[in-house]
Amino acid sequence: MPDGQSLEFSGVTKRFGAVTAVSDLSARVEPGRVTGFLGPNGAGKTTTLRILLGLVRATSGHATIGGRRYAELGHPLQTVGAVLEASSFHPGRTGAAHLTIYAQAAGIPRSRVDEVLGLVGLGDAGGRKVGGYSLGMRQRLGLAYALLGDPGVLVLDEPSNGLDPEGIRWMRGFLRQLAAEGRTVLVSSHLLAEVQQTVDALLIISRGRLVFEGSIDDLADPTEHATVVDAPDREALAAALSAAGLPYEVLRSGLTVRGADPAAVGAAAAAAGVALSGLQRRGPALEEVFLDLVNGTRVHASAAGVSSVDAAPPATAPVEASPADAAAFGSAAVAAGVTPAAAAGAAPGGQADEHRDADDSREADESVVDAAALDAEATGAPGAAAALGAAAGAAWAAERDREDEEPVPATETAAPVDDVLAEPEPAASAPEPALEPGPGPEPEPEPEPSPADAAPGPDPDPEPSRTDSAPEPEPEPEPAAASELGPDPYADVPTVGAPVGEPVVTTSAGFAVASTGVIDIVPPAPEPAPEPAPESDAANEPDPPEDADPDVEELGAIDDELSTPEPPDEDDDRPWEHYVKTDADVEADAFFAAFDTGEGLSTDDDVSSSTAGAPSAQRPEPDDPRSLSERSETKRADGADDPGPVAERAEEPREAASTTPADDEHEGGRR
Ligand SMILES: Nc1ncnc2c1ncn2[C@@H]1O[C@H](COP(=O)(O)OP(=O)(O)OP(=O)(O)O)[C@@H](O)[C@H]1O
Repeated sequence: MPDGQSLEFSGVTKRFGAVTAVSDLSARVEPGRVTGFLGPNGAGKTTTLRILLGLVRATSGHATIGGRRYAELGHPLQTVGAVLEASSFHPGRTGAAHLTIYAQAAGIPRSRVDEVLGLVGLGDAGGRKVGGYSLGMRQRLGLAYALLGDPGVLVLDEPSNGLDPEGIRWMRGFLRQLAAEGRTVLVSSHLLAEVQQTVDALLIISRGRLVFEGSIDDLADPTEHATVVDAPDREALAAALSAAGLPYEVLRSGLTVRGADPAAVGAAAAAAGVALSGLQRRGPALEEVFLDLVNGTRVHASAAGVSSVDAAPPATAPVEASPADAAAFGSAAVAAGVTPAAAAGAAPGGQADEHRDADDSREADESVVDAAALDAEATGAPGAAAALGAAAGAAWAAERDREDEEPVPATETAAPVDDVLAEPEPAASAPEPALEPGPGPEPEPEPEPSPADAAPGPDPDPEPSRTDSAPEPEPEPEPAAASELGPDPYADVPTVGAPVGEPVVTTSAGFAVASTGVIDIVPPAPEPAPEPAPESDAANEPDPPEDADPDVEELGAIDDELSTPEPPDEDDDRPWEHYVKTDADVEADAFFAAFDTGEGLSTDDDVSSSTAGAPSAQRPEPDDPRSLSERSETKRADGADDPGPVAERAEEPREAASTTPADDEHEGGRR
């Protein structure tokens, strides 16, 4: 069983121009538990995870996995499995083909592909093209990818998005099982209700700052509890509470008495001879606490450096009657001459109706049970629990405001393929014109590069709002050869898919397969596109690495598999050939074509010489120094149709490779 590792964030800050996405974040994530990483949209969750996974360089501070930064991991895919996007797959390829390529790149046996497909419930769908997958199936495929290396650490960004209630329940159980095996499981979400029943620990951030670290039990203020009580004769009950000096509010589910425990409330009812139909302790409304924290109207001690991360065991259903509560209820019920079961049938009094609407929103947190449910609890049945299924429809596509993109060095503008591949299918009725090869439009003159990121100064706006008026656009740097750029500012980004000591797979197109699910395509060299290799052309098949794992299929075998024509669609998904291809699809095709033909494949143990595309990353397109995605951006600027998410979602570059040693600035050269 793989060992879980502690994750540590130490003073992590990340600025994108004027936007501070993450601000001095320090936190720890322990193995053997599921940790929820919560925050509203734009809080900085994804950026934090990207920093952890070496996809984004922190402005200051660092994040480690088992004490090492991602770049220092010897076997990344076997250490950390991560899913940051749900749709990072090529629609024209099968789920199994994707995993096979990733497994190939990481030296993982092919047999593991079927294993993980089975683990995530895609055993029967692995042979289908991803274009025909539902969103939930893509989520599962992402999880399968994360599990490929059997890692001890799982980092999952909003894994429940797109899952139906059954899928959510499955995912919840699956994550808990992984944690029970000793793995570290970090799961981001913007919905507390979505993770409430799954997580043992919580990190909550707002505007890039940590506002809570601890367990769900720590989140709730124990002094904020209330008791919900009801009776067939509500008027009598209300009078009894008033007589006992217990102020109450009338809710749909009964009368709520804040700050009083069920024993006191039950005693007051018993003293007045009022028969009860329900008596329940209600925990604080966690959603309210969560919102208060992220809105800044509540401050928790853990955010001030008092860590309570070790505090509590897994949180269970938020509200359960304690034995004492049940006893109190019992005595009150007996005193009132009714049994819980009999009381359960009592209809709520008319008073409730006038409060029904105003009270609806509270119901989710109340978990009020009636006498029958209380009875069930006494026999061990679980109490009422918030339905995570309610979260199923709550996923929404976060539309990110990327106007403040920081300038991207010209040599690092290759579009992340996972973003490229995530591009939604264009409408068939509006086909995008094929991108003409050769020279593109003239690049617009660009101002001098901003030194802001290279030498971060004082934060001009430590807590910017996403709705702030757009700052002045950052100037684009001049295109420059790598040698002119000086020290690689992203030197701490790993040579993904090329851990030290493992074979490196490269293609002529130049790519890097990240163990984080990211494939970076580097624009191909200006040679003509390779002809499809004749099936019998053994010369085109690369030699397998000498020290290849005998259980790992040879490259040629994989090539054969991948070049075998896809079987006729088992489902109704459109044949790939009928897709209207966007620029992104063309890039993706070029990438995968290298696997089909085998021409682009080579193995190389020498990281420095292969570096997954570093040299070709600097090779210009003929007569156009920009990549396809850059040209797409220009196309949009020119008013062309449908630039696609390449332009919209171009983020900080995910570096294909670095030939320089990992940046040891923070770690003191542990390698
Ligand atoms: N490459 C980038 N360039 C400019 N700003 C960015 C970039 N990436 C993230 N940001 C900004 O950083 C902030 C945090 O974004 P991030 O994606 O980390 O938030 P999040 O918590 O994951 O949000 P969500 O829940 O919506 O996914 C946002 O204001 C976002 O606009």
